[in-house]
Amino acid sequence: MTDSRDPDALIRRAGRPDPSFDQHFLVDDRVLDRIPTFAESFDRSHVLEVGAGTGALTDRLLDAADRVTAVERDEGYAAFLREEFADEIAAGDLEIVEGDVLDVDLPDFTCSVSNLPYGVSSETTFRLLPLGKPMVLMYQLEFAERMAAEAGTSEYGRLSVAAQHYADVEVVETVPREAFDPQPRVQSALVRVTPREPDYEVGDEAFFLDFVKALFTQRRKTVRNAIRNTAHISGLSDADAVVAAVDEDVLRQRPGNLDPSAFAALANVALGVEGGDGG
Ligand SMILES: C[S@@+](CC[C@H](N)C(=O)[O-])C[C@H]1O[C@@H](n2cnc3c(N)ncnc32)[C@H](O)[C@@H]1O
Repeated sequence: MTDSRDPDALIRRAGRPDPSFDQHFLVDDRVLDRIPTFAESFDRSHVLEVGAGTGALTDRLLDAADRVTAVERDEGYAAFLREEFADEIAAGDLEIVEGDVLDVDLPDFTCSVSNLPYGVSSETTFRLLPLGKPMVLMYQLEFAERMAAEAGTSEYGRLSVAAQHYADVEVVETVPREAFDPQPRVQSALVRVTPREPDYEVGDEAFFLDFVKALFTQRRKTVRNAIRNTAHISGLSDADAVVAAVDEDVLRQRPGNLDPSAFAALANVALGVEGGDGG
Protein backbone atom coordinates (compact mmCIF):
# COMPACT_ATOMS: atom_id res chain seq x y z
CA MET A 1 0.00 0.00 0.00
CA THR A 2 1.39 3.41 -0.97
CA ASP A 3 1.27 6.41 1.37
CA SER A 4 -2.23 7.87 1.42
CA ARG A 5 -2.94 11.50 0.67
CA ASP A 6 -3.43 13.67 3.77
CA PRO A 7 -7.14 14.65 3.99
CA ASP A 8 -6.41 18.06 5.56
CA ALA A 9 -3.89 18.86 2.82
CA LEU A 10 -6.46 17.89 0.18
CA ILE A 11 -8.93 20.38 1.69
CA ARG A 12 -6.25 23.09 1.80
CA ARG A 13 -5.50 22.56 -1.89
CA ALA A 14 -9.10 22.10 -3.07
CA GLY A 15 -10.83 24.80 -1.02
CA ARG A 16 -13.15 24.75 2.02
CA PRO A 17 -16.21 22.46 1.96
CA ASP A 18 -19.65 24.07 2.32
CA PRO A 19 -21.97 22.12 4.66
CA SER A 20 -25.04 23.62 2.95
CA PHE A 21 -24.05 21.53 -0.09
CA ASP A 22 -23.73 18.32 1.97
CA GLN A 23 -19.97 18.75 2.15
CA HIS A 24 -18.68 17.14 5.34
CA PHE A 25 -15.29 15.63 4.54
CA LEU A 26 -13.63 12.80 6.42
CA VAL A 27 -10.38 13.94 8.01
CA ASP A 28 -9.75 11.02 10.42
CA ASP A 29 -7.13 8.77 8.80
CA ARG A 30 -8.10 5.75 10.92
CA VAL A 31 -11.71 5.92 9.73
CA LEU A 32 -10.63 6.52 6.12
CA ASP A 33 -8.26 3.52 6.26
CA ARG A 34 -10.92 1.25 7.76
CA ILE A 35 -13.76 1.99 5.33
CA PRO A 36 -12.45 -0.11 2.40
CA THR A 37 -11.84 -3.05 4.78
CA PHE A 38 -15.60 -3.40 5.32
CA ALA A 39 -15.88 -4.18 1.60
CA GLU A 40 -13.09 -6.80 1.65
CA SER A 41 -15.45 -9.67 0.92
CA PHE A 42 -16.98 -7.84 -2.07
CA ASP A 43 -15.90 -7.87 -5.70
CA ARG A 44 -13.86 -4.65 -5.86
CA SER A 45 -12.95 -4.81 -9.53
CA HIS A 46 -15.03 -1.67 -10.17
CA VAL A 47 -15.95 0.45 -7.17
CA LEU A 48 -18.51 3.27 -7.40
CA GLU A 49 -17.96 6.19 -5.03
CA VAL A 50 -20.81 8.67 -4.65
CA GLY A 51 -19.78 12.18 -3.58
CA ALA A 52 -15.98 12.10 -3.86
CA GLY A 53 -15.37 15.63 -2.50
CA THR A 54 -11.60 16.23 -2.38
CA GLY A 55 -10.81 12.55 -2.90
CA ALA A 56 -9.60 11.42 0.55
CA LEU A 57 -11.70 8.24 0.36
CA THR A 58 -11.15 7.93 -3.42
CA ASP A 59 -7.42 7.70 -2.68
CA ARG A 60 -7.95 4.75 -0.28
CA LEU A 61 -10.34 3.07 -2.70
CA LEU A 62 -7.75 3.24 -5.48
CA ASP A 63 -5.48 1.11 -3.25
CA ALA A 64 -8.21 -1.45 -2.63
CA ALA A 65 -9.90 -1.62 -6.05
CA ASP A 66 -8.90 -2.37 -9.63
CA ARG A 67 -10.94 0.59 -10.86
CA VAL A 68 -12.94 3.42 -9.31
CA THR A 69 -15.69 5.62 -10.74
CA ALA A 70 -16.25 8.69 -8.56
CA VAL A 71 -19.36 10.85 -8.92
CA GLU A 72 -19.17 14.46 -7.70
CA ARG A 73 -21.73 17.20 -8.28
CA ASP A 74 -19.59 20.17 -7.23
CA GLU A 75 -17.94 21.61 -10.34
CA GLY A 76 -14.94 22.98 -8.40
CA TYR A 77 -14.20 19.69 -6.62
CA ALA A 78 -14.71 17.69 -9.83
CA ALA A 79 -12.09 19.91 -11.53
CA PHE A 80 -9.77 19.51 -8.53
CA LEU A 81 -10.15 15.70 -8.62
CA ARG A 82 -9.30 15.62 -12.34
CA GLU A 83 -6.09 17.53 -11.62
CA GLU A 84 -5.12 15.84 -8.35
CA PHE A 85 -5.66 12.32 -9.73
CA ALA A 86 -4.45 13.01 -13.31
CA ASP A 87 -2.04 10.02 -13.21
CA GLU A 88 -4.67 7.56 -11.97
CA ILE A 89 -7.14 8.84 -14.59
CA ALA A 90 -4.51 8.54 -17.35
CA ALA A 91 -3.78 4.97 -16.23
CA GLY A 92 -7.47 4.08 -16.56
CA ASP A 93 -7.81 3.37 -12.81
CA LEU A 94 -10.16 6.28 -12.08
CA GLU A 95 -12.99 8.03 -13.83
CA ILE A 96 -14.57 11.23 -12.51
CA VAL A 97 -18.25 11.66 -13.36
CA GLU A 98 -19.34 15.24 -12.75
CA GLY A 99 -23.04 15.51 -11.96
CA ASP A 100 -25.90 14.69 -9.64
CA VAL A 101 -25.89 11.04 -8.54
CA LEU A 102 -29.66 10.98 -9.03
CA ASP A 103 -29.32 11.93 -12.73
CA VAL A 104 -26.01 10.63 -14.10
CA ASP A 105 -25.63 7.34 -15.96
CA LEU A 106 -24.05 4.90 -13.54
CA PRO A 107 -21.33 2.54 -14.74
CA ASP A 108 -21.57 -1.23 -14.43
CA PHE A 109 -19.92 -1.20 -10.98
CA THR A 110 -19.30 -4.28 -8.81
CA CYS A 111 -19.73 -2.58 -5.42
CA SER A 112 -20.12 0.90 -3.97
CA VAL A 113 -18.18 2.43 -1.11
CA SER A 114 -19.33 5.97 -0.34
CA ASN A 115 -19.61 8.67 2.26
CA LEU A 116 -23.00 9.79 0.98
CA PRO A 117 -24.32 13.33 0.68
CA TYR A 118 -26.86 13.11 3.53
CA GLY A 119 -29.42 15.38 1.84
CA VAL A 120 -30.00 12.72 -0.82
CA SER A 121 -29.26 9.58 1.28
CA SER A 122 -32.65 8.05 0.78
CA GLU A 123 -33.01 8.78 -2.95
CA THR A 124 -29.45 7.58 -3.61
CA THR A 125 -29.97 4.39 -1.62
CA PHE A 126 -33.16 3.54 -3.46
CA ARG A 127 -31.49 4.26 -6.80
CA LEU A 128 -28.66 1.85 -5.93
CA LEU A 129 -30.45 -0.92 -3.97
CA PRO A 130 -32.47 -2.38 -6.89
CA LEU A 131 -29.19 -2.79 -8.84
CA GLY A 132 -28.31 -5.64 -6.45
CA LYS A 133 -24.69 -4.63 -5.80
CA PRO A 134 -22.99 -4.88 -2.38
CA MET A 135 -22.26 -1.55 -0.70
CA VAL A 136 -20.59 0.11 2.26
CA LEU A 137 -22.27 3.46 2.81
CA MET A 138 -21.97 6.24 5.39
CA TYR A 139 -25.22 7.74 6.72
CA GLN A 140 -26.44 9.82 9.60
CA LEU A 141 -26.60 7.37 12.54
CA GLU A 142 -30.35 7.63 12.96
CA PHE A 143 -30.96 6.83 9.27
CA ALA A 144 -28.53 3.88 9.46
CA GLU A 145 -30.33 2.50 12.51
CA ARG A 146 -33.71 2.80 10.81
CA MET A 147 -32.40 0.97 7.72
CA ALA A 148 -31.12 -1.95 9.81
CA ALA A 149 -33.96 -2.06 12.38
CA GLU A 150 -35.92 -5.21 13.19
CA ALA A 151 -39.69 -5.49 13.57
CA GLY A 152 -40.96 -4.49 16.99
CA THR A 153 -38.31 -1.81 17.64
CA SER A 154 -39.03 1.92 17.65
CA GLU A 155 -36.63 2.47 14.70
CA TYR A 156 -38.42 -0.09 12.51
CA GLY A 157 -40.43 1.41 9.66
CA ARG A 158 -40.96 1.75 5.96
CA LEU A 159 -37.22 2.35 5.39
CA SER A 160 -36.30 -0.91 7.20
CA VAL A 161 -38.77 -3.03 5.22
CA ALA A 162 -37.89 -1.43 1.87
CA ALA A 163 -34.10 -1.72 2.40
CA GLN A 164 -34.25 -5.25 3.80
CA HIS A 165 -36.42 -6.30 0.87
CA TYR A 166 -33.27 -6.01 -1.28
CA ALA A 167 -30.42 -6.84 1.08
CA ASP A 168 -29.05 -7.78 4.47
CA VAL A 169 -28.34 -4.48 6.18
CA GLU A 170 -25.95 -4.12 9.13
CA VAL A 171 -24.49 -1.12 10.96
CA VAL A 172 -20.77 -1.95 11.08
CA GLU A 173 -19.35 1.16 12.76
CA THR A 174 -20.49 4.36 14.43
CA VAL A 175 -18.44 7.37 13.33
CA PRO A 176 -18.16 10.43 15.62
CA ARG A 177 -18.77 13.98 14.41
CA GLU A 178 -15.09 14.79 15.04
CA ALA A 179 -14.05 12.55 12.13
CA PHE A 180 -15.40 15.18 9.69
CA ASP A 181 -14.57 18.73 8.65
CA PRO A 182 -16.84 20.63 8.97
CA GLN A 183 -18.49 18.50 11.66
CA PRO A 184 -22.07 17.40 10.97
CA ARG A 185 -24.68 18.06 13.68
CA VAL A 186 -25.12 14.37 14.48
CA GLN A 187 -23.10 11.15 14.60
CA SER A 188 -22.71 9.03 11.49
CA ALA A 189 -22.57 5.29 10.86
CA LEU A 190 -21.24 2.92 8.26
CA VAL A 191 -23.70 0.41 6.90
CA ARG A 192 -22.84 -2.75 5.00
CA VAL A 193 -25.47 -3.76 2.45
CA THR A 194 -25.25 -7.32 1.14
CA PRO A 195 -27.80 -8.03 -1.59
CA ARG A 196 -29.88 -11.22 -1.58
CA GLU A 197 -33.26 -12.40 -2.71
CA PRO A 198 -35.95 -11.99 -0.04
CA ASP A 199 -37.12 -15.21 1.67
CA TYR A 200 -40.69 -14.46 0.52
CA GLU A 201 -42.31 -13.69 -2.80
CA VAL A 202 -44.28 -10.62 -3.72
CA GLY A 203 -46.81 -10.58 -6.54
CA ASP A 204 -46.09 -6.97 -7.43
CA GLU A 205 -43.04 -5.21 -6.01
CA ALA A 206 -44.30 -1.65 -6.60
CA PHE A 207 -47.61 -2.44 -4.88
CA PHE A 208 -45.80 -4.15 -1.97
CA LEU A 209 -43.63 -1.05 -1.38
CA ASP A 210 -46.64 1.32 -1.68
CA PHE A 211 -48.64 -0.86 0.71
CA VAL A 212 -45.83 -0.84 3.29
CA LYS A 213 -45.53 2.95 2.93
CA ALA A 214 -49.30 3.33 3.40
CA LEU A 215 -49.52 1.13 6.51
CA PHE A 216 -46.58 2.85 8.21
CA THR A 217 -48.40 6.20 8.00
CA GLN A 218 -50.64 4.58 10.67
CA ARG A 219 -48.00 2.70 12.65
CA ARG A 220 -49.80 3.08 15.97
CA LYS A 221 -53.13 1.84 14.62
CA THR A 222 -54.10 -1.80 14.21
CA VAL A 223 -53.41 -3.37 10.83
CA ARG A 224 -57.21 -3.51 10.36
CA ASN A 225 -57.60 0.26 10.72
CA ALA A 226 -54.37 1.00 8.90
CA ILE A 227 -55.60 -0.91 5.82
CA ARG A 228 -58.96 0.87 5.96
CA ASN A 229 -57.54 4.35 6.55
CA THR A 230 -54.89 4.29 3.84
CA ALA A 231 -56.64 2.96 0.74
CA HIS A 232 -56.02 6.35 -0.90
CA ILE A 233 -52.24 5.80 -0.51
CA SER A 234 -52.01 2.09 -1.27
CA GLY A 235 -54.48 2.38 -4.14
CA LEU A 236 -56.89 -0.29 -2.81
CA SER A 237 -60.35 0.03 -4.36
CA ASP A 238 -62.08 -2.12 -1.70
CA ALA A 239 -60.23 -1.97 1.62
CA ASP A 240 -63.09 -3.71 3.49
CA ALA A 241 -62.85 -6.72 1.19
CA VAL A 242 -59.10 -6.88 1.86
CA VAL A 243 -59.70 -6.71 5.63
CA ALA A 244 -62.26 -9.51 5.32
CA ALA A 245 -59.64 -11.73 3.62
CA VAL A 246 -56.89 -11.26 6.26
CA ASP A 247 -56.49 -13.44 9.37
CA GLU A 248 -57.81 -11.90 12.58
CA ASP A 249 -54.48 -12.35 14.42
CA VAL A 250 -52.73 -10.24 11.76
CA LEU A 251 -55.47 -7.57 11.78
CA ARG A 252 -55.03 -7.10 15.54
CA GLN A 253 -51.31 -6.32 15.29
CA ARG A 254 -49.63 -2.94 14.67
CA PRO A 255 -47.72 -2.36 11.40
CA GLY A 256 -44.52 -1.87 13.43
CA ASN A 257 -44.69 -5.49 14.62
CA LEU A 258 -44.98 -7.11 11.19
CA ASP A 259 -41.74 -8.41 9.74
CA PRO A 260 -41.07 -8.00 6.00
CA SER A 261 -42.39 -11.48 5.16
CA ALA A 262 -45.63 -10.75 7.04
CA PHE A 263 -45.99 -7.52 5.03
CA ALA A 264 -45.38 -9.50 1.83
CA ALA A 265 -48.06 -12.05 2.75
CA LEU A 266 -50.49 -9.22 3.52
CA ALA A 267 -49.71 -7.41 0.27
CA ASN A 268 -50.21 -10.64 -1.68
CA VAL A 269 -53.64 -11.16 -0.07
CA ALA A 270 -54.58 -7.56 -0.89
CA LEU A 271 -53.42 -7.96 -4.47
CA GLY A 272 -55.38 -11.17 -4.82
CA VAL A 273 -58.58 -9.56 -3.51
CA GLU A 274 -58.12 -6.52 -5.73
CA GLY A 275 -57.39 -8.78 -8.67
CA GLY A 276 -60.75 -10.47 -8.08
CA ASP A 277 -59.66 -13.96 -7.07
CA GLY A 278 -60.45 -13.43 -3.38
CA GLY A 279 -56.81 -13.94 -2.29
C1 LIG B 1 -20.27 13.82 2.80
S1 LIG B 1 -19.31 14.50 1.47
C2 LIG B 1 -18.13 13.20 1.22
C3 LIG B 1 -16.82 13.67 0.62
C4 LIG B 1 -15.68 12.67 0.60
N1 LIG B 1 -16.04 11.45 -0.10
C5 LIG B 1 -15.23 12.32 2.00
O1 LIG B 1 -15.54 11.23 2.46
O2 LIG B 1 -14.56 13.13 2.63
C6 LIG B 1 -20.48 14.30 0.14
C7 LIG B 1 -20.01 14.82 -1.23
O3 LIG B 1 -21.10 14.63 -2.15
C8 LIG B 1 -21.21 15.76 -2.99
N2 LIG B 1 -22.63 15.83 -3.40
C9 LIG B 1 -23.66 16.46 -2.78
N3 LIG B 1 -24.81 16.21 -3.41
C10 LIG B 1 -24.51 15.40 -4.46
C11 LIG B 1 -25.28 14.80 -5.49
N4 LIG B 1 -26.60 14.99 -5.55
N5 LIG B 1 -24.65 14.04 -6.41
C12 LIG B 1 -23.29 13.85 -6.35
N6 LIG B 1 -22.52 14.39 -5.39
C13 LIG B 1 -23.11 15.15 -4.46
C14 LIG B 1 -20.75 16.94 -2.15
O4 LIG B 1 -20.29 18.01 -2.98
C15 LIG B 1 -19.64 16.28 -1.32
O5 LIG B 1 -18.41 16.41 -1.97
